[in-house]
Amino acid sequence: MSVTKGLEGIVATTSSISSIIDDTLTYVGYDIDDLAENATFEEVIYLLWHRSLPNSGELELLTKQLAENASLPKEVLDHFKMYPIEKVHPMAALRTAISLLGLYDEQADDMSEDANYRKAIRLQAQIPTIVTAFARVRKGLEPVAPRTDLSFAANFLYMLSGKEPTAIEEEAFNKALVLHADHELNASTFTARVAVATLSDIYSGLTAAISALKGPLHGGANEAVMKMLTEIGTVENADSYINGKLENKEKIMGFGHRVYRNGDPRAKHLKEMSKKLTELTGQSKYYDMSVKIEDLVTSQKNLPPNVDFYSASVYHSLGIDHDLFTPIFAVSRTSGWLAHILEQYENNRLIRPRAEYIGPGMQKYVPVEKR
Ligand SMILES: CC(=O)SCCNC(=O)CCNC(=O)[C@H](O)C(C)(C)COP(=O)(O)OP(=O)(O)OC[C@H]1O[C@@H](n2cnc3c(N)ncnc32)[C@H](O)[C@@H]1OP(=O)(O)O
Ligand SMILES: O=C([O-])CC(=O)C(=O)O
Repeated sequence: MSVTKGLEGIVATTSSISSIIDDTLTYVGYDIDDLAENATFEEVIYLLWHRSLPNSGELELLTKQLAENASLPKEVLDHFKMYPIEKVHPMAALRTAISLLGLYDEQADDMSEDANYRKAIRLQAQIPTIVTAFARVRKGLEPVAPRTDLSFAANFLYMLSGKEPTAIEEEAFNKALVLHADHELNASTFTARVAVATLSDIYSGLTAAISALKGPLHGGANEAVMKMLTEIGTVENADSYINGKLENKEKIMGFGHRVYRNGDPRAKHLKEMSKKLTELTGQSKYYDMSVKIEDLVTSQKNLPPNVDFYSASVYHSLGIDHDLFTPIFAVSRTSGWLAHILEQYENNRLIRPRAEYIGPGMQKYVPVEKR
């Protein structure tokens, strides 16, 4: 047996959802640069789930279905109040809430294609409500009910703050959602596919995916980037902070990637937004610090920033609490997870690799009193 640590380079499935070839990311053949500039997140959800862009009727129907399904069962909202709410990380709360939602869905174990599609709509619609309601309840605020007349992006920001976002805030958030929606067989998507390849239900797949996204080597990196920016504090401090970390062989969050070698194509869009939004909100120091860090890490380690690096200053300048950055990633990636879960069900085979055993050789059982 030969072992490929971290499954690097192993092709584990075929998929028609997204691809990364020669550092170019496409969703169903559409370049991410094209989608980031032009598409709404609702269009991207449809694209990932149906493998074609919607016509206006199809888009209208999906938008309506998402709006109509955004409310949560009262039991899920009440449950938040039972958590040790000041201490709970919102990703842990989200992981639990998605699992809990499954308990209130009578179709949770209905594996028909129609029922699974209806569940996908419900989950995509409800996840922003969960994240924003939790964010408010923990501050002693009432959740804000979703509105049917706002876009997915605007509705999220509205439910979070209680205020309608400005056009530029909505545009930036929509772009961030589009950029995070899918990414081939990343760790959380692979996790979702492994879970549902046992023919377990969608809620189990999504709960597993959220668990995998939470870690700082994956989605959790965006919050870790913000922690680093906060610790550095000023552009002048960046040199010594970064050099100190690199000398200690510590990783710089938001840099490096398993698949991209010459840079993550999503990062430039987030960098541009970070510049615009930090200037607009009088917080340019976060952009300037980020650029300085990028210069240091690329020149010394030849590691370009990934999607998580500039998304941190983008979300910060939208006034979002730092521990909500990874849940926001999950809100967007749910569209990709669900596409992959449905694709896995369509052409399923149990996912079960092997391990090379490196433990002791054959041993003989010895009764406890003789050990
Ligand atoms: C949405 C996303 O998930 S994007 C990724 C988000 N994660 C991060 O930003 C965390 C920081 N980055 C990393 O930890 C890694 O680059 C990963 C996890 C993204 C990719 O990891 P891998 O492909 O397994 O690379 P691995 O961790 O083995 O690193 C290879 C080498 O590059 C170095 N390296 C990789 N990333 C970094 C980094 N961010 N800072 C400093 N050095 C790094 C490693 O120390 C290692 O060096 P060595 O060969 O001298 O030991
Ligand atoms: O693909 C990966 O390994 C991680 C990543 O960038 C993502 O999930 O967006």
